[in-house]
Amino acid sequence: MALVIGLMSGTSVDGIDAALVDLSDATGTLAVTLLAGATYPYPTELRAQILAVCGGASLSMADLADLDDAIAHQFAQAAIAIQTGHPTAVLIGSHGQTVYHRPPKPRRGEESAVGERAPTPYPSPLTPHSLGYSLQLGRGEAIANATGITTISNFRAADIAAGGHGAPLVPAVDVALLSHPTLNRCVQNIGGIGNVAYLPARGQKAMGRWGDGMMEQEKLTTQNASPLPTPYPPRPLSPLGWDTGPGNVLLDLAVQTFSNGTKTYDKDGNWAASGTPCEALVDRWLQQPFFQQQPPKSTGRELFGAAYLHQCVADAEAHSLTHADILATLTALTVDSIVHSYCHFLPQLPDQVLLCGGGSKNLYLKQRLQRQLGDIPVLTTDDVGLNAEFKEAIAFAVLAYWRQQGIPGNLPEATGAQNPVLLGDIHSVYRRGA
Ligand SMILES: Nc1ncnc2c1ncn2[C@@H]1O[C@H](COP(=O)(O)OP(=O)(O)OP(=O)(O)O)[C@@H](O)[C@H]1O
Ligand SMILES: CC(=O)N[C@H]1[C@@H]2OC[C@@H](O2)[C@@H](O)[C@@H]1O[C@H](C)C(=O)O
Repeated sequence: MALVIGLMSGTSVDGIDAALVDLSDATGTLAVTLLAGATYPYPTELRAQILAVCGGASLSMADLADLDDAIAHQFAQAAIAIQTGHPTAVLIGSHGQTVYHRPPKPRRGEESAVGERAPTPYPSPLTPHSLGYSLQLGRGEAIANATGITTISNFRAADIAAGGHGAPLVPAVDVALLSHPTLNRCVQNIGGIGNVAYLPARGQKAMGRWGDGMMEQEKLTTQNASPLPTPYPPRPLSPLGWDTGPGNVLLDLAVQTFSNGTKTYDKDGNWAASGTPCEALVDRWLQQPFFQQQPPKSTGRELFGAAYLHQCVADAEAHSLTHADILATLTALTVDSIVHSYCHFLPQLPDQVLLCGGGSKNLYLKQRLQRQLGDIPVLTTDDVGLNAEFKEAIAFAVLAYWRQQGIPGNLPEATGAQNPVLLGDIHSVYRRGA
């Protein structure tokens, strides 16, 4: 058993999620008990700075260094606070704060869209300029020093160096914690950005990785009497994952704009629920390249940010939509982009969808998702015993534990990396005489 802290701040930049967990794998099966979970909001000024940088504001090297350490300080404080009333943790896994994310460039001839075969994740030699880049601030050395606890950080870099997107990483942990013996599950995170982990039932034989030619046409029939179209193209029966597109990021930006800064998000989706979505606009937006692109794929505020929202609002105004209608339409984009990707990129539709992340509390969004998925039950990970609010923080505790044990943490089917790699840089703490 090991007490480990996971720290995460996501694309919503709403604060640092901290989870103190008890990890054990004595029986060869990973078991996680959440002892404490809390969100520590960023100071207003720091959050504004982070959002400005995410939005493309330029920064001097000196300011970058200050921002890095201001974030590290907040993460260290979160790690100290979450241990209150508990024994000291032995390890911290700190994701840090993403301020920039650039997916790898598809190599020539490897671009693919809906209906085409996805590129193999084992491509020919990589050229440096084709690699992705992802920057998380809040340096691990400073967190280790401030807490006195060995800290693992910079989780995305090794996967990116191996040709991957460096994201999404959590699906690997979902496989370990949420796979079901007989049910095919989708775990759908709806944070700032949405991402999915597809977990085939453990009883089904894994068929290998993307593009190895093993397709099972007969598996295409959905097990549910669902009105959804049959997914195409067929895929091997292995776990998968990808970013589905915007989660709450466009909604949050729109709410801030429409409320003149008095609101940061639409609680329970009530404002959106008072409007009507423009289905024609959603269908048009879904034709955009990101939604059509085959996995592996990742995205961030670089694509789905203020400029993107600006275009959406301009499109909506051309349809004379009210603010409430625009929020309803953006909610529909989030939901329909999720369903669209299941229909096109999964080997078969899931038997269950488990939601997590802040968007799982948006009742209006959840209702539409349930309607679009027909008789596929939409639950939350809470319903199966894994805290939906702190799941990402828990995942970084697990990834840190795996790194320390020398276990690769990435799922190449989800990130597109050439091979499994050890994720994260270890910052040990030297104790005199220890
Ligand atoms: N009660 C609620 N009703 C509606 N939306 C909510 C509610 N609670 C949280 N949210 C939404 O969830 C967002 C935060 O979600 P979360 O903390 O999962 O994002 P994140 O971890 O920053 O993002 P990512 O997973 O992309 O890294 C808020 O910005 C808000 O839009
Ligand atoms: C670069 C980056 O921080 N990506 C986040 C973001 O937020 C959701 C989605 O985009 C996901 O790919 C990823 O986070 C989660 C924790 C992941 O890696 O699984």
